[in-house]
Amino acid sequence: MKNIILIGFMGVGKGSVAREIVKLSDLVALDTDDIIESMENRTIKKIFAQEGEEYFRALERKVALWLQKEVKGTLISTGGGFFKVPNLSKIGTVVYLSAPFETIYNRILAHPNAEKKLRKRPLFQDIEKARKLYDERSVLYKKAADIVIDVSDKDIPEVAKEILKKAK
Ligand SMILES: Nc1ncnc2c1ncn2[C@@H]1O[C@H](COP(=O)(O)OP(=O)(O)OP(=O)(O)O)[C@@H](O)[C@H]1O
Ligand SMILES: O=C(O)C1=C[C@@H](O)[C@@H](O)[C@H](O)C1
Repeated sequence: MKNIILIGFMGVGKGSVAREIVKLSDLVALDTDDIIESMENRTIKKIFAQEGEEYFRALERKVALWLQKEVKGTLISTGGGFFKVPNLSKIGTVVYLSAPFETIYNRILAHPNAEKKLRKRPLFQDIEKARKLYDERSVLYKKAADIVIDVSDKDIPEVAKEILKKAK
């Protein structure tokens, strides 16, 4: 079976939806940010601060090649910039979770640990820069996707069920 790979902006719900899909199905999930943190034994925040963004992007490309070669039948959630790896479409069916910037930002703020959640995302430190990145990427996410799911008016179980229906 093909992998299902979730792409989308930081905080759109890739991790939450992946955990729900695991509950509802026999799929096992991997997350590219988690793989990189465990490979490096340090947080993404530290990797960005100590090595810079390009070093992190090279790790994403390395993980992408490994996923293509070694991983089958798995639900893969990704970091917000992972969709730029050259072999994305060869990893599996690409599902883009889409929502307006304000919806994403408000959902993060609504989380009890909002400040911590924002702090660990180096590219979400300045809201205007994050908004610009969102605007630049929205069209690119769409182009990279096999399936687009608008998550703005759906709860997490609804999104998970829709993905299982459309991508499995
Ligand atoms: N469909 C939804 N409805 C309401 N809240 C949601 C929905 N999806 C996610 N959330 C909430 O939005 C916040 C961000 O979700 P999550 O951490 O899963 O995003 P993410 O895409 O994995 O982010 P990142 O890739 O930056 O780690 C969480 O507080 C989560 O509970
Ligand atoms: O949108 C991005 O480019 C990023 C999102 C996070 O998930 C991490 O992968 C990292 O902070 C970069």
